[in-house]
Amino acid sequence: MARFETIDALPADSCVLVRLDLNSPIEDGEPQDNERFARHAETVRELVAAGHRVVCLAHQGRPGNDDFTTLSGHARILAEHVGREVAFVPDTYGPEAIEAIEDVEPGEVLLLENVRMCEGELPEEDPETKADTEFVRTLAPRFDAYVCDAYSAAHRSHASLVGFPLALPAYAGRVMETEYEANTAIATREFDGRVTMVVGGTKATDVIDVMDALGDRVDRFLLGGVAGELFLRAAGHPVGYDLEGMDRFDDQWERNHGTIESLLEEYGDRITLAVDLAYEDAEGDRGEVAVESIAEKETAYLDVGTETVMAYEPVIADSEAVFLKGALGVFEDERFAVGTVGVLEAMAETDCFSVVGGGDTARAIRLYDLDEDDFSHVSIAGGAYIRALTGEPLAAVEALERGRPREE
Ligand SMILES: Nc1ncnc2c1ncn2[C@@H]1O[C@H](COP(=O)(O)OP(=O)(O)O)[C@@H](O)[C@H]1O
Ligand SMILES: O=C(OP(=O)(O)O)[C@H](O)COP(=O)(O)O
Repeated sequence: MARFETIDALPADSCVLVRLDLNSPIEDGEPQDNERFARHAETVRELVAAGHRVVCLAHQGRPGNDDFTTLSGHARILAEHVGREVAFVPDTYGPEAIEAIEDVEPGEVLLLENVRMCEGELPEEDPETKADTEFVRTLAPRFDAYVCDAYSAAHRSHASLVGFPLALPAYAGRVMETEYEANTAIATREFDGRVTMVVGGTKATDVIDVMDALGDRVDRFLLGGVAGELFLRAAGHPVGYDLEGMDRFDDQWERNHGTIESLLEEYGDRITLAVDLAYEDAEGDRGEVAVESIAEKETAYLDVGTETVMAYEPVIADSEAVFLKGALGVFEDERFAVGTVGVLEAMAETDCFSVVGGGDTARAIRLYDLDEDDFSHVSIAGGAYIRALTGEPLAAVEALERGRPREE
């Protein structure tokens, strides 16, 4: 159990500073609606219903990147999810922001400007340094309490995540609370039966980190995605072909093949690789090929094949706990969603403890009309999910524990 306090303990009629993670894909300059808004809206709604004054802080992108932009569009989307007005002020701790904060009435919501536009938020530093920034010293006295709901950014030691908990009584919001409980389970909980990890996605290092940290606690790793193809290559199969203009495989192979080969050797009896793969044939349809019959590296494979899904299903059905990290194929294209959807359906059908996470993977659940309630937990976190799975501490969670309000 976490050693932080939750919003259940928030004193009545508080003026609260709430850190959300609304970091979203940006298209044509506009944030795209996604699960993060829906989840955080639940925390905001609850705070509003309790009559608190709610001021939200969040980030978008990083300075220098294309997706670094204002949060005015985020306020509109958040308002739709909360079901009430969310005011926006294009300032974080200057006079305009302070005035807007002072105007917030009980039950009202205000979103401040992208916190990464404000000096002091970046870079990552220790909590004491962050608590001593002008940003935190200016804003904290305006509030009664700080609520951290930004689990998916909790691995960052930034001022809005680790500074405020030292300056104000700190509480976890509902997203923080539920993500923490579910994602920490594999690192801390003992399961009676088989623990299975389905690992895919695009980043070999995520898979390597998970295997390094959990190799002894996981009974079976089922592989797919780009990472799975890199393991197939280590097993001697000529797969992992980069389409022109793409650099998904060769670069990662160069940097990681030594580690992948030794993981395969060390945990080989626990690792199950795809037996067939899918590709786009000359007519633009889905074609499938047995891995054993691939003789040359000349085709880009975009999904695991049907035989592979059939081999993975009974392993999942027979597990006590299943954790999914990353997609098994390019599920955004329906032709190559068979692996990801097949595994998700197998997880949904069992009564086991099931957690889905990793960047974009949660999106597949909505895209293919699966029911989120059929899973124990669907994480909206990427990097923080991986760190939690591997037992690495999260800076913002540690800060929440330190900032827990004490009995007088
Ligand atoms: N064989 C593949 N080739 C190219 N992309 C793939 C392949 N398999 C999975 N992907 C991509 O991986 C992405 C899923 O990654 P995600 O679940 O966010 O994990 P990660 O954080 O590792 O990228 C999807 O967008 C999907 O299109
Ligand atoms: O989207 C996020 O992380 P994720 O891409 O690992 O899910 C968080 O908002 C952290 O953002 P950052 O990786 O720019 O610090």
